[in-house]
Amino acid sequence: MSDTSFSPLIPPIASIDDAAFRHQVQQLLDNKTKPLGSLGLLESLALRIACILGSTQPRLVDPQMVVFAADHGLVAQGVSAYPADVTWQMVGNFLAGGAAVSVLSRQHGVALNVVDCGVARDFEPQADALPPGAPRLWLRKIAPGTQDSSLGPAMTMAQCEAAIANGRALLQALPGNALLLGEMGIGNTSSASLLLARLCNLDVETVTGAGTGLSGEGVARKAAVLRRVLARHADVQEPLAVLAAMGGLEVATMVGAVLQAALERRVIVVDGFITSAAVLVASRLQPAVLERCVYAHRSGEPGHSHLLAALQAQPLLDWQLRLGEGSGAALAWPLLESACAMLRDMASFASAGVSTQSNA
Ligand SMILES: Cc1cc2ncn([C@H]3O[C@H](COP(=O)(O)O)[C@@H](O)[C@H]3O)c2cc1C
Ligand SMILES: O=C(O)c1cccnc1
Repeated sequence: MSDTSFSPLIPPIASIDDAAFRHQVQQLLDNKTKPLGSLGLLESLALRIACILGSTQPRLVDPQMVVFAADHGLVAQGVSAYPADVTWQMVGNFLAGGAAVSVLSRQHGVALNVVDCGVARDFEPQADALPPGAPRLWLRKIAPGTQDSSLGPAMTMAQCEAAIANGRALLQALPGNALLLGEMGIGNTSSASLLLARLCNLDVETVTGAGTGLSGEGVARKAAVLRRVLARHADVQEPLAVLAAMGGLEVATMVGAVLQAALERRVIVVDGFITSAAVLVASRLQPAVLERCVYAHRSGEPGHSHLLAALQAQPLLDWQLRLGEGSGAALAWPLLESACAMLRDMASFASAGVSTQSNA
């Protein structure tokens, strides 16, 4: 293989931090016709998006919601309130337009993509030509679900790498400059808790929650299972190996998508607990991915607050959402559009002839 055709699985991602550019955008914001800083976090959001897109006139185009779906062998240990078949059934619901993420994406003109990364049951391929705005199904199944991580690794390293490569290739095939992350996989709050506990060295009990709605007793049983999984993989510390041992096929595919989106300087809109866990893994592989992320909300799943703290993330909403799918990312989307419109279209004191005098 020649040097030019060599493409590493994990692409090097350079920092886009540029103090001079940041200063230039901050000056534009400060000169808008409003008291200094009075649009609060909308200004921080505009600054972040401007820096990601490298534009003082940022415009979000062709936003893509991608819902990564897969099943989890660990579900056999009773870690979810719902049966695994719900993963497959919900993918049908996403495509039929009836799920929360379907409704909210449609409302905001965000294209909906659903990826079978490893669902236990199969889907019929879609027709090549779809009606405008119809959700697209991508068949990228690595295996019909992971193995039970309480008994051995969830996936082989080869499967994990293939999933990452799928995520990267998928992003290369999608248009636009914004990626909204979503996921569906019964059992995947367990994977997210395991990744967080191991990569951030946190006690598993503090990062384990009810997921789809376990009782207090159910959560205690889930934490005991997760403790056994962590003990089973006690010597696994390196991020890719942790992902393969305790992650999910949808999480691994998402890691690839996040890396590729970051490489292309797309705005990455992170949803809840599981999507944040994928960003955590990606950031351990390439820390500069974090510069490209916007965090939609703080999930009601207790581990998410620990995860957001580890990522030094300030979420836009705190609405006790605990659904996943990408529902929080879709809900927060208009805030990103408002931030861009404000920076692009608001008049400056000079252009509007408004006095900058302040008696403070
Ligand atoms: C009907 C239904 C729709 C969902 N949409 C997202 N999730 C969410 O719940 C799952 C994770 O929770 P746990 O780890 O407890 O299984 C994921 O599929 C997640 O996206 C759903 C769950 C259900 C039951
Ligand atoms: O925060 C999330 O993403 C979440 C929480 C519970 C269940 N599914 C997803």
